[in-house]
Amino acid sequence: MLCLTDYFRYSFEDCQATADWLLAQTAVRPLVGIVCGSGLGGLADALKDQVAFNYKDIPNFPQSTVHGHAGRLVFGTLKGRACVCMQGRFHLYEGYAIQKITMPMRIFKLLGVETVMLTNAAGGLNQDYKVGDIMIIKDHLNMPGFAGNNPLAGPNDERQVLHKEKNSIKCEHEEIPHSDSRFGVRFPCMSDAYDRELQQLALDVGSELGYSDFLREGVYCVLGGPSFETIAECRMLHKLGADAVGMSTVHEVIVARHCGMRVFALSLITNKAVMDYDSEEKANHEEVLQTGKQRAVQLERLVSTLVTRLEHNNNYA
Ligand SMILES: O=P(O)(O)O[C@@H]1C[C@H](O)[C@@H](CO)O1
Ligand code: HPA
Repeated sequence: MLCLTDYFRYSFEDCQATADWLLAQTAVRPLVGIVCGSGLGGLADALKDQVAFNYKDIPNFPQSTVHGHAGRLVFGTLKGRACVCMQGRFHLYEGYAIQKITMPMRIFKLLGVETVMLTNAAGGLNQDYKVGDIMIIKDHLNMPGFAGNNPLAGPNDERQVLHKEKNSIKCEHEEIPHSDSRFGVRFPCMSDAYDRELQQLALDVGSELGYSDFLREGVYCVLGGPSFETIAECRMLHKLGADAVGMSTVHEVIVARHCGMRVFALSLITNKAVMDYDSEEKANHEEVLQTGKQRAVQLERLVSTLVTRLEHNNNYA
């Protein structure tokens, strides 16, 4: 019997067709996949030798509908390292099914990406945070997930993929190929969702670049949006342990981890979440985009330096 999520999901073959189409159009073979958050699309412009596709021209791809999300998939190199960059992402509040907004992560995987770097704009709940701070995400609270809206809900494609060269188990007389389900296991672990080595590397790189004063580590909480939070909601999320609140990223992280990619994620604190009934402040998208512009250079430098370090470290290559 078909369930509702079947109608929104992309099969392995759908994803493979999209990845094959892209691979046929470009010689770039990216090991790093980057997702640009609201107003942070400038990161994609930093790529050299670009081959770019509008989402509307890519078979099966959803379309960006939000101001500040250009809707282009850009292949190129960042300091010599082959990357693919989503200049614009998809959100639940655009009306897309959760399986649809996360489909690009599976395309990344099929393109050969091993490390995913995600950025987003977020409201600061932690009272020590300032607008313009960059938070390295160390963990998340998945609010839509608590209500059952998880991108992995629905049938898991259990057909086996045999990896003949990679991860094969060596026996005395023969080599047994390691097998995996198509994208990943039914019940993936999320306690190690955000790669700890990459978090440390980002702290080190941030310190070298002189960014320590505005570099933070914290917990990101995703909500469905598009309405911003009430004061009571912000207070509750803060009490629950969230340092920043936003409307994206977590679903992508879950799908990226499900298919075995390493994940690193950053939030730019674009506004302070309103926690006080006496406050005159009101969250708004224009402020989010404006803060993105103001911190664009540092964010770009942090990500591109990190990407370079991946290349130089055999653990990550
Ligand atoms: O794509 P991200 O998470 O960066 O976008 C945030 C959340 C909303 O889409 C928007 C609100 O201003 O920015
Ligand atoms: O305050 C916020 N709340 C939710 N999402 C956001 N994205 C940027 N700022 C915010």
